[in-house]
Amino acid sequence: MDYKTWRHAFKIDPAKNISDKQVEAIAESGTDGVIIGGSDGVTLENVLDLLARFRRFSVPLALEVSTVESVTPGFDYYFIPTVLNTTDSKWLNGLHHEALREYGHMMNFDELVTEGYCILNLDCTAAKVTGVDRVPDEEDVQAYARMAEHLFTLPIFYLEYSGQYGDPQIVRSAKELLTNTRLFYGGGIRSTEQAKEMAAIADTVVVGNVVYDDLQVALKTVDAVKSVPLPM
Ligand SMILES: CC(C)=CCC/C(C)=C/CC/C(C)=C/CC/C(C)=C/CC/C(C)=C/CC/C(C)=C/CC/C(C)=C/COP(=O)(O)OP(=O)(O)O
Ligand SMILES: O=P(O)(O)OC[C@@H](O)CO
Ligand SMILES: [Mg+2]
Repeated sequence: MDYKTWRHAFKIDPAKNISDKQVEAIAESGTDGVIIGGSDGVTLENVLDLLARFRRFSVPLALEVSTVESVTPGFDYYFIPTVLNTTDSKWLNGLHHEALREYGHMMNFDELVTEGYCILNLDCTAAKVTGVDRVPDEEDVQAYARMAEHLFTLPIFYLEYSGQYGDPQIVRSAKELLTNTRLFYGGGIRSTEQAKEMAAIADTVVVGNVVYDDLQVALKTVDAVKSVPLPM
């Protein structure tokens, strides 16, 4: 299934342990896609391990690239984050430039999908890694949404609250400005009510950490998200 139609996705962290039973439950949950990615501790070895274990199932798989060294063939998509609200150009275009210099000649650009990240939780690993030290306000978020859609024509604008449930009003004000760019929401979903609330606003709802803390709740978010009509 094309990532542009995904309503629900699980994000699975290569740096965390997961059993075969849990992998099966996630892959067979009815989710639209599984994103393999994390902001630290990602290695080729732990990515290959998850790729092999999820590839036994038909669920679409995306590798969200956080280090070039951990990229391997075999995924349906390669999601490439660029952090729009960092002040350190390394995370905006620096690592990307290095990767393209080295491997650009052998990349299949049809498989790459760039995600414009806007990080809103300063306590999450992604914020610490990329030096995001100021929470963007609503007007900042709107500016980044316009940047994603109109300046950079990015396929995905990702509001990243990782570990913290977001502010629906902020998510809504970004969504209202997007037409061609898809809005991914991720962060702190720990109930079907929260999953439904964000599904009514964002195109795609990403569920991560609760998989490790309470798999049964995580699995219930799939139907919760899909029961909500696609936002206009
Ligand atoms: C074989 C084949 C297909 C070849 C393709 C060739 C190739 C090398 C392609 C790569 C192309 C390319 C341009 C790569 C750029 C590489 C790169 C390193 C970009 C930087 C990515 C980036 C900005 C990372 C920063 C952190 C970040 C935003 C990560 C996203 C994931 C995320 C936020 C996870 C959630 O974090 P988590 O760890 O779960 O957080 P908690 O622990 O707090 O929960
Ligand atoms: O882990 P949680 O808080 O669910 O966030 C999901 C995802 O956006 C992380 O990148
Ligand atoms: Mg996580």
